[in-house]
Amino acid sequence: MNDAQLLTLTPEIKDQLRKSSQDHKFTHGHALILCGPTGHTGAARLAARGALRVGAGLVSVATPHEALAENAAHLTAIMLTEVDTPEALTATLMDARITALCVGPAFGIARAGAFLPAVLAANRPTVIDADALTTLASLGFDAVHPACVLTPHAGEFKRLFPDIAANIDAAAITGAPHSKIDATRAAAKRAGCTVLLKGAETVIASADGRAVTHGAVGGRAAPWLATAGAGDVLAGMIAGLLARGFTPQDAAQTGAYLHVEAARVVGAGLIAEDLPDAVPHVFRALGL
Ligand SMILES: NC(=O)C1=CN([C@@H]2O[C@H](COP(=O)(O)OP(=O)(O)OC[C@H]3O[C@@H](n4cnc5c(N)ncnc54)[C@H](OP(=O)(O)O)[C@@H]3O)[C@@H](O)[C@H]2O)[C@@H](O)CC1
Ligand SMILES: Nc1ncnc2c1ncn2[C@@H]1O[C@H](COP(=O)(O)OP(=O)(O)O)[C@@H](O)[C@H]1O
Repeated sequence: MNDAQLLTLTPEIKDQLRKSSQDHKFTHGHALILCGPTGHTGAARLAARGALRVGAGLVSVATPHEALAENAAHLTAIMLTEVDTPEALTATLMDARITALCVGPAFGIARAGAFLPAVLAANRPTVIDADALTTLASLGFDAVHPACVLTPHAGEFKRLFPDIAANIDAAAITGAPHSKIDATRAAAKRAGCTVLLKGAETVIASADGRAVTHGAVGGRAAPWLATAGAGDVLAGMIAGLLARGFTPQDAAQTGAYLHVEAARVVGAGLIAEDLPDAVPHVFRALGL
């Protein structure tokens, strides 16, 4: 079943991206980005900058004590909060003004195993990416809730949904009708939440069967996105949009669209750090 819509930004989504002069920062939510240990903190900062640039009112990096100084040396507008244990995370999340989470970028697989139950128990809109996806592959989907967005690349998708991924490979050989869209839909249904399968063709599907496909090809090609950390920025952008109150499907779709547009603004020579800083140019071009 390949009746997925092609992704465009609707006038309603553009309106939702705007900020009004009546707003204050808490109107646009607070995204909390979980950070890994010393020496592995860059990915969380990339995500945090993505979240702030798409308009989250506040963004904090939740860092282990050992990485406080490392993070502080790099961050200014983005805030820091010390979180060493899952219990400390649960205590931090007593603040209901934290409206979205992002877990996974360079977080560490063992660390993700320890923290994921507390993350999911918070029942907050949450992007689950990178190492947290690898952990989810062994943890299973029981605790995953509908406000989650899973953002696997093809390798992570294979780890999470090996049987569904095998169907795509089989289709390539036998010509059976099982596309990337079918696969993402099946994955979203199984996980019970929104799934965004990354790539030059990105597919976003929800558990209710909605699916949208976004081709960064032809006139919208963005091959320089094939660079380390580009996915971490996307995870942060989606978390920022979730923090602002976008639904999981809309946050994933809008994040994917803005991510490719930001890459197209920068063009050849793009590195992941450039993506968040290109977002204001994209917003200007969109007339926001
Ligand atoms: N600046 C930073 O701090 C950065 C930190 N990072 C952090 O590093 C951690 C590891 O994340 P990761 O994604 O690099 O590695 P991993 O989870 O082992 O999977 C890779 C394997 O999967 C496969 N594969 C298949 N299709 C694929 C595809 N489309 N895209 C990619 N891979 C694909 C492929 O296997 P192959 O197909 O070659 O057999 C490949 O060997 C994670 O925490 C992440 O956040 C990075 O984000 C970089 C910037
Ligand atoms: N050739 C390409 N054309 C368009 N987008 C791409 C291409 N290669 C990668 N991307 C995008 O770049 C991002 C890479 O994410 P990921 O593989 O998770 O990298 P990382 O883990 O290094 O951040 C994804 O959003 C993916 O859709």
